[in-house]
Amino acid sequence: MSLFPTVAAFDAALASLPAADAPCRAAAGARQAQLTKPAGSLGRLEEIAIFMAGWQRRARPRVDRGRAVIFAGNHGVTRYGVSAFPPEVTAQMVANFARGGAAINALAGAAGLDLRVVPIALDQPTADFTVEPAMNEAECLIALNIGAEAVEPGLDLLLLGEMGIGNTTAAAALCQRSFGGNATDWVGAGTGVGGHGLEVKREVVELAIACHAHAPATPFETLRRVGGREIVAIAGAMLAARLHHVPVVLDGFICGAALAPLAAAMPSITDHILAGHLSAEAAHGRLLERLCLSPLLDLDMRLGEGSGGAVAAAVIRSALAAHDQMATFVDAGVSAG
Ligand SMILES: Cc1cc2ncn([C@H]3O[C@H](COP(=O)(O)O)[C@@H](O)[C@H]3O)c2cc1C
Ligand SMILES: O=C(O)c1cccnc1
Repeated sequence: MSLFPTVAAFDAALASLPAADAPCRAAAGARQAQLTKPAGSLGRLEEIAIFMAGWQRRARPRVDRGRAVIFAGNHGVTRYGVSAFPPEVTAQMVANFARGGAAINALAGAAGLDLRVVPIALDQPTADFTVEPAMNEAECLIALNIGAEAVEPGLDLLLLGEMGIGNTTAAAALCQRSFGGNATDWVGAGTGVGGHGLEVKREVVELAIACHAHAPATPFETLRRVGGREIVAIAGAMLAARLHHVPVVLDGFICGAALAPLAAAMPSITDHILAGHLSAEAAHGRLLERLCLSPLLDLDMRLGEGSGGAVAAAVIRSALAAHDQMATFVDAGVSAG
């Protein structure tokens, strides 16, 4: 039985989001106050430990079962030349992931995350969303459920990532439909388009917004009309993770854009989510502000695949190591301030 058999089931899940466990958060906060350091001196590492405690419902959270899931999909709008690379690269990179040769293989390994790659109908690019919805309702529901199925209850941490040539264009359209503004606010270089290519990309996004302007502004319709299969799967995985109390770390602009339609309708959807990093993609900072998320890292990365989130997962591990392994003032016989 799929988690989201109907659009109504998806809407209902978004409307009744579980909260973090308050006693576990309080216990983790109390422990942080007793560890041998000046209060607050581990900065965001302390917040991360408390965040993880609340979602894992454990005063001493851990990352024994950490998973990275990379969804891949193809995009009809690549016909306009919106990417610096051809659409074949999506499937070629999926093969590279399988051989272990991509950045995410190395970085997920370094962060101790189990890596799963989920290609979705790569031989069926989404429709050209400047003239019609990218997906029909059934296709969009299938992608949502593929995302949801990648999330097992009991995971300690879920990293979400994507591969899909052309998907920064879909991401920009999702942001604009969710948060307003114009294409200049949301369109960036992606894989490295500039000059005339960038103008074309902006025009494609403006055409998409105009084409769907009269459609209902619901999360499902926005995902279906201007999203892509891998992006919709990320949205489904984020919502499933929330239902299973699995904390999520996000990668860059595209992952954040998958969250945008959900957050525009239900801002508290971001409560179980950490933004792994600030991508060098121009609009990512603006998007994170709208999502009320503050990135853990800023390393000038703009790759995707989950790469920035994987580096952040290593930071999350550090936060939990300090939380779990440090002595308290009493145990160590250190005078408290
Ligand atoms: C070799 C290669 C590996 C990648 N890994 C992630 N992306 C990134 O680039 C794409 C988005 O940029 P655009 O919208 O400009 O196509 C996505 O696949 C994203 O994950 C890659 C792109 C390339 C070329
Ligand atoms: O921020 C990202 O995730 C990103 C930026 C450019 C290209 N691909 C991905």
